[in-house]
Amino acid sequence: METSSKRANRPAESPGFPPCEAESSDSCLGRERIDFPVAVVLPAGGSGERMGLPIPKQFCTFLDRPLISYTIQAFERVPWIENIIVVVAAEHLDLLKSIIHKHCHKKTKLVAGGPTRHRSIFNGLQVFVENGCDSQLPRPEVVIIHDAVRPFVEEEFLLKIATAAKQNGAAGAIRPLVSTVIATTPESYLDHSLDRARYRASEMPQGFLFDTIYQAYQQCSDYDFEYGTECLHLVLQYSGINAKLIEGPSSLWKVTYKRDLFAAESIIKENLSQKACVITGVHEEAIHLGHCLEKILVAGGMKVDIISTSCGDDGSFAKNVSESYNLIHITVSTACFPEIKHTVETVRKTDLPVLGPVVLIVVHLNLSECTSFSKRMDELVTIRGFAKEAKQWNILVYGLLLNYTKDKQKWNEALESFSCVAGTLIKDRKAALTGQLFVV
Ligand SMILES: Nc1ccn([C@@H]2O[C@H](COP(=O)(O)OP(=O)(O)OP(=O)(O)O)[C@@H](O)[C@H]2O)c(=O)n1
Ligand SMILES: O=P(O)(O)OC[C@@H](O)[C@@H](O)[C@@H](O)CO
Repeated sequence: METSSKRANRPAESPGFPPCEAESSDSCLGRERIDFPVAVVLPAGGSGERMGLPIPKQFCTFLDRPLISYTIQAFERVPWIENIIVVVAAEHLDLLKSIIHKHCHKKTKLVAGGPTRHRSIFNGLQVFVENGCDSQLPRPEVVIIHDAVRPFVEEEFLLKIATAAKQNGAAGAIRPLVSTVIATTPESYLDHSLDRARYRASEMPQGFLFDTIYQAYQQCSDYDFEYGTECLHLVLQYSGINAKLIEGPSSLWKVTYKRDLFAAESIIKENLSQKACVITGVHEEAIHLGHCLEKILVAGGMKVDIISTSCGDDGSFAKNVSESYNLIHITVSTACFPEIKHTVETVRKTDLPVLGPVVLIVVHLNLSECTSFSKRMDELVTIRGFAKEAKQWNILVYGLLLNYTKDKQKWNEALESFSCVAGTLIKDRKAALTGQLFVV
């Protein structure tokens, strides 16, 4: 099934990884160096037995998004990858179609998998071979094969694998072994141990000249199909190609056990929390607060953009908003909702909420000593209804009341507490706390 994104311009940023600095339509890493067609096959037809959950691990969700969607997004954001073949069990084809639709994935084609990983991969490759049907995809020169349960893959490493596959016929990712490999006797005694320095763990992605891997699969034995786990072995055995091995980053690991789900979720949250955009409006005190907040957040490791207006010049405002999953909108008037609504509408026009929940912290800087607390609370608690509406667009809105004081020490303490609350809301992205008003 062909799908296309509802929105043409997907932001470069991905929850899997922040954009590489130079990433844009014409200066991407690979544009200058990949001048041959590349496609991807994502085997996702397994049942995830070792995960021990009722649903296959590739459909487990983080922040309301399935694991497989993060992997697809990691590839679709790479401009020199033309087609992404996702191979799932026949009974999950409809589920995957709904995921692709909900998250506006593009460049994808779905194929039914097989009873083993190798059979699933071969089914994926056959999509490119003449079968006379009108939805024939052009045969790539290089095909990347990547387990769908390895969501953290970056363009830079994909470029290395694709280039090495083009030059050598095959290339694969490797990582140092964490544990020593030993051979056991039939009675489960130690037979011998391998010299760990001489061995590596074979990971994904792997890349191949399409004809090389396809011909290997055409020749491989039923035993290989049933019990094999290594595509690099197939091309060595059946095509005589020695794959080039490239050490990859530790983020290439495969989600296999339940602990891997927790690790993947915390990495996704961390990647979403790296950058914030502070919107101050034009009031002097709000601008000053914005710069104080910027200092504290930057000291805590975040990148921070500050923009002074949320209305008026929509061009730069929209650009800054579309580059961050975390917005801190500072207001000094309780009648600030037209501004806040404008911020939410601007976020909605981007693809960010499709890829991950966007956090919007509405900060009310209370400068007046005289307004009664109850009046202020009435005005501010209206955030609850507003947040409920925004949540349906995957925008998590929180309220934060900050009372200004001339007492320097108390003000600094309030600022520290404010940035701690804002940092926690950004890091945890708890949907259950949306619409709440935090008083600092
Ligand atoms: N018949 C199969 C079996 C596995 N895979 C895919 O191959 C990748 C790596 O396999 P693995 O981690 O073993 O996944 P499962 O087979 O689902 O896990 P388990 O062995 O725990 O059942 C996964 O993306 C998995 O969905 C596949 O496409 N078709
Ligand atoms: O063996 P499993 O089916 O768990 O996963 C497949 C892995 O073996 C494979 O991804 C790498 O070893 C590289 O071939």
